[in-house]
Amino acid sequence: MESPKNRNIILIGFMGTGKSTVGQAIAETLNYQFVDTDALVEKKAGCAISEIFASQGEAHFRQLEHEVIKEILQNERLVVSTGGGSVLREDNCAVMLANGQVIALTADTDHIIQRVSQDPNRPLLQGNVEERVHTLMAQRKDAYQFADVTIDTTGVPVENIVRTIHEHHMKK
Ligand SMILES: Nc1ncnc2c1ncn2[C@@H]1O[C@H](COP(=O)(O)OP(=O)(O)O)[C@@H](O)[C@H]1O
Ligand SMILES: O=C(O)C1=C[C@@H](OP(=O)(O)O)[C@@H](O)[C@H](O)C1
Ligand SMILES: [Mg+2]
Repeated sequence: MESPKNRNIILIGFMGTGKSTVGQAIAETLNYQFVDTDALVEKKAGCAISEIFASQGEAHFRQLEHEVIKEILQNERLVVSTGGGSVLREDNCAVMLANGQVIALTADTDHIIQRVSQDPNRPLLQGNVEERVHTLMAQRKDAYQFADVTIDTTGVPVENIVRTIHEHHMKK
C-alpha cells in the first residue's frame, strides 16, 4: 500500500450518478469495506439526512459530512461513496486526493432525473425535481473535475461500471 492512491477508492459525483449502488458492488468485488458517508452522517446525528436538513440546516449537515470524511479516510481498503455535495468544500477534496483514488461518476441530466425521481429522500431535490436537478447541475458543473478518473454511467449497467473501476484501480 505504498501510494496513497492504493489506499482507498472514493466515489464522487452528482446525486443519482450511482455512487452508493456502485460503491457497494465494487467493495464486494475487491473485498474492501464499503462505507457511505451519508449513512455515517445519519449515525453520528442519530436521525435521517432529511431531518438534519429540516431541523439544523444544510450547514450543519456539511460540517458532519466533513468530520465523517476526515475520520473515515484515516483507514485503508475502503470503498467510500460520498454525498454529491461533499466536493463543495475544498478541504474535503484535498483529504480525498491524499487518501485514495478519486473516481467521479457522471450521467446525463435525463438519466439523473429518472433515477432520483424514484427516491424522495433527497432534501435538495424537493419540489420540482427537474428544475432542481438542472439548477444544481449547472452550479456544480466543475465541482467533480478534480477526480483521478471520470466514468460516464449513462445507460451503463452497474456491473459494467464495476468492471471499469476494477480495471482502473488495478492499473493505477
Ligand atoms: N448504472 C445505473 N443504471 C441504472 N440505474 C442506476 C445505476 N446506478 C444507480 N442506479 C439507480 O439510481 C438510483 C440512485 O442511485 P444511488 O446509488 O443512490 O446514487 P447516488 O448515491 O450517486 O446518489 C438508485 O435507484 C439506483 O438503483
Ligand atoms: O448533492 C448533495 O448535496 C447531497 C447528496 C446526497 O447524497 P447522494 O449524492 O448519495 O444522493 C446527500 O448527501 C444529501 O442529500 C445532499
Ligand atoms: Mg448515495
